[in-house]
Amino acid sequence: MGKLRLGRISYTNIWPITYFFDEDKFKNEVDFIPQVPSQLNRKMSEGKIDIGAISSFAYADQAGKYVLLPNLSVSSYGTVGSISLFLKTDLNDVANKKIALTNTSDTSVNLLKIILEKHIGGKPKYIRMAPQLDKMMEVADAALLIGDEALLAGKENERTKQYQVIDLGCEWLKRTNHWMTFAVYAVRREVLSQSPELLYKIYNELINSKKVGSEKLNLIINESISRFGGSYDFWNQYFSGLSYDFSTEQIEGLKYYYKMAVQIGVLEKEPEIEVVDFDKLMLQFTNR
Ligand SMILES: C=C(O[C@@H]1C=C(C(=O)O)C=C[C@H]1O)C(=O)O
Repeated sequence: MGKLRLGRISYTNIWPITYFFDEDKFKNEVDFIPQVPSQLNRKMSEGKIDIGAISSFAYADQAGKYVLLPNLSVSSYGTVGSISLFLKTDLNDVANKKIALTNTSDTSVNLLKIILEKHIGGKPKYIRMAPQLDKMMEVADAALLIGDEALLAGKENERTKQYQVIDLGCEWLKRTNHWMTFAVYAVRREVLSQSPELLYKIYNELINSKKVGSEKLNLIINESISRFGGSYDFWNQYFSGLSYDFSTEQIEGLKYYYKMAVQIGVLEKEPEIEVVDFDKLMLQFTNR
């Protein structure tokens, strides 16, 4: 087998997992592919990426093809800060109007559909667009942005107060009392048998990078300030509002999201949440 191809979300939200990942250690074995989530999802489904972060929706959509890596996700219990619906009027009103959806997301796009269609009973028209708030608002009554585009547009909107803003993590918590998992780490099933040792090495590096990331969050915050501006408190609050774990409560929230996604018809069937058991995998590997 050639090099493994590892996808990395090109948004700041993932830095607490990836910032201290030592790519040099893997330069002969791994190609790194930074992309927005929807591109990662597509490339993984086309077999052009083997492992990495994808939208949690994409895992369900490709049911059975991938297995999840333990203890890694991008999740929140309430406010996310970067999954934002900008609105010209209030939520109940736009629920039957026209909504522009960023073409970089798959999880949040369907989360918004669940909230609008299932919880509010609306039936809006959707249009998928590049994430440019001005252009989106020229043709729609509300616009969904995620990641850095949501952060930057949010910052600008703080100044202009042009639109109402709804944080979808907050809205989801209010309506369901659940956690929401936006991204998961997945691996194509065949990699488990083809490259178990390399997979384990990558996994350990990710877990180590996440540990150092939480210990040295100040360095990640400083890098965010120098790239995007904003205050230390702003970034500290942003990263502290995100959870990078994948335990019982995140999994429960995700299962509920999948259930709702099936109910509104955007997902065919609720997937089984299958997580790699590295102890078992390494035992099989050393025994063969
Ligand atoms: C928290 C975020 O979650 C992201 C949202 C995703 C989606 O909607 O498909 C995918 C990956 C996550 O990185 C964000 O983009 O700000």
